[in-house]
Amino acid sequence: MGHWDLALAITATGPEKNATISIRGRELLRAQAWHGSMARHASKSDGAFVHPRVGPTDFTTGVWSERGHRPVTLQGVPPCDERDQWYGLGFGAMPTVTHKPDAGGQGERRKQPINGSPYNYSRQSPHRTTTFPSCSLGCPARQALISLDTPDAAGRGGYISQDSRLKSLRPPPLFACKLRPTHAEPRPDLPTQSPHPPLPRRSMAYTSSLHLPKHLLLPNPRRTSRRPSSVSFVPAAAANTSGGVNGHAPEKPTPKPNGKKGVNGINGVNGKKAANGINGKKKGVNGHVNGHADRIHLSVSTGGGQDGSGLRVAFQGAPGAYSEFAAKTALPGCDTVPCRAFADALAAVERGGADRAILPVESTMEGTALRNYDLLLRHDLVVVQEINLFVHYCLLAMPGVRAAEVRRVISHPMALAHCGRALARLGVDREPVEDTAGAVEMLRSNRMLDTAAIASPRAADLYGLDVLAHGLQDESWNVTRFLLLSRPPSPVALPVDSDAKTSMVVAHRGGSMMVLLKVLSAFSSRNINLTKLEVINNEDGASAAAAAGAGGHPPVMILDTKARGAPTLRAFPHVLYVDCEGASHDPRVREAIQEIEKFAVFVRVLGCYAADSTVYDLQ
Ligand SMILES: O=C(O)C(=O)Cc1ccccc1
Repeated sequence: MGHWDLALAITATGPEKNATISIRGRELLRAQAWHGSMARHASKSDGAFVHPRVGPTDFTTGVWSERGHRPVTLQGVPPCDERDQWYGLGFGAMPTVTHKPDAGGQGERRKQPINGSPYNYSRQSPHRTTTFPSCSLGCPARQALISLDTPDAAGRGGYISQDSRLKSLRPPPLFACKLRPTHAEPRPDLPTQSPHPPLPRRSMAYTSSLHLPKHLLLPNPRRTSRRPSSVSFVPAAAANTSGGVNGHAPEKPTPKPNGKKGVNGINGVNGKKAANGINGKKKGVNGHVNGHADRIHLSVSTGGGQDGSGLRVAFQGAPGAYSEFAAKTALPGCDTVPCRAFADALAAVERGGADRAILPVESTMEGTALRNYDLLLRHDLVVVQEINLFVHYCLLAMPGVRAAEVRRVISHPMALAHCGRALARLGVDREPVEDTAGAVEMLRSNRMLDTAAIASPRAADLYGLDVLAHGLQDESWNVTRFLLLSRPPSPVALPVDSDAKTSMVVAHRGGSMMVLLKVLSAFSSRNINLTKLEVINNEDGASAAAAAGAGGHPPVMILDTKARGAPTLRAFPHVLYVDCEGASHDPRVREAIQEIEKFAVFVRVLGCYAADSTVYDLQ
């Protein structure tokens, strides 16, 4: 077996059988996966060290060699009790370095704290090793961790790993390290030609914001039984009723009910907080949720009130779209402005037609929404808030239409993708339209009787459609992360010591794993966690057109907002999307960025905002 340059281990804590992981880029050529019981492992090395080379006697080992960026799928991992089963995955530029027979042996391992954490152990190694702790794999049921292993002259390298179970006092980042399908190219399961008459073009005549009837704004809290224990999960109604939410109003920390933490050391959620909650329970919003003891007090200086009143938030879609709910969750008092396309929403903010835009950028089921991320990079806007929304899909049809009569289903491409298996079972055609609520509105205004739409239960109420099926998504845990964007300078002021995140994009020359290693090292050496890392290696600009035809990707276009003269759009084939913990003006983060700037071609900080791992539920 050879030597891995970069290893990633994922602790699987959920009951799902398969994990699909893909990586875009040519530098990461091979993946190896293994899985085994953490309990069994623990008896060998106290549970804090995971090493694939311990050998097949200890672990069920499978190797998947993939070239290109096809997904690596771990099949048939048996269902497991919470926190018992783990997967490991290594990516590496193989096989330049050969592995000495005993290089990874147990005998060479030595407990050695890394980065001051008692939970990191490293095999003694003459070369510099770097730990990049605790990332998650787009799904809160799976916490991931990355270890770096820089080869020494003799070609030996040791894995460092960290058991993310032990990092229990903070919530695991929800969306990180997106080694998931990205679908920059058209998905094969979405038809290119429809046997149905073309869908009517929808006119965007909506002028007003979300004015839902009261009963729609006060949904029942979700059942809690299937929720992963490591994230807080808050019905949006709580957000809507709490007055100051999401850090937009000062809130006094409230002691936990019995002084105990929940599973994973995370504070109890779902109603164990301060007053004003629903169902007679206490409010679970932003008090001490997920171990975020003090909410950050954001000061909004663009004329908006504490709850966003007076602010116009542009979103893509018709009233009732998920994005609109996300906007209302972020800023309950805002006025929402429907736009035909995400690009229109962003342009509206740039031109002053709106104060904020809301953009879905990733989901637990699909990973990064690259098109939207690309949009973000093309505009001179800053990220000011993140919002995680649980997305529950329903199949909606005109009143009286039965499921058996449905021949075609229309919705936002992301919704169609998230419900792929259910739609295949139904044997219906799928057609993407601009947004979920727009699909519903289209059904109603055109009285389509052979077509159903995938949208939220609220959209059904709003437009008076029947719900044929609930929970259509292929995975029960389906969370979308939205970013709230503003014109620079950021209207949000964060204290240095606040629970913040900084998002950035790093462009580099490519051709080697070293840049990735150096970027990780810049953060790791300062004890800064990353909550997202996406590696994009696209074709160079000159061959972009040809490459696109051959399944390649055009370079990433990034607006250089600091270019001399005027902001300039620049093309970069090799890009990293990075979110780190900490405020951009935190000296550690600032130094890490300065270090990266020394070897990167280009770095742009996209924004600094309050870290919020709360998952809001709109059902
Ligand atoms: O179409 C919508 O309603 C949107 O807001 C976009 C979207 C679609 C699916 C999940 C999350 C956001």
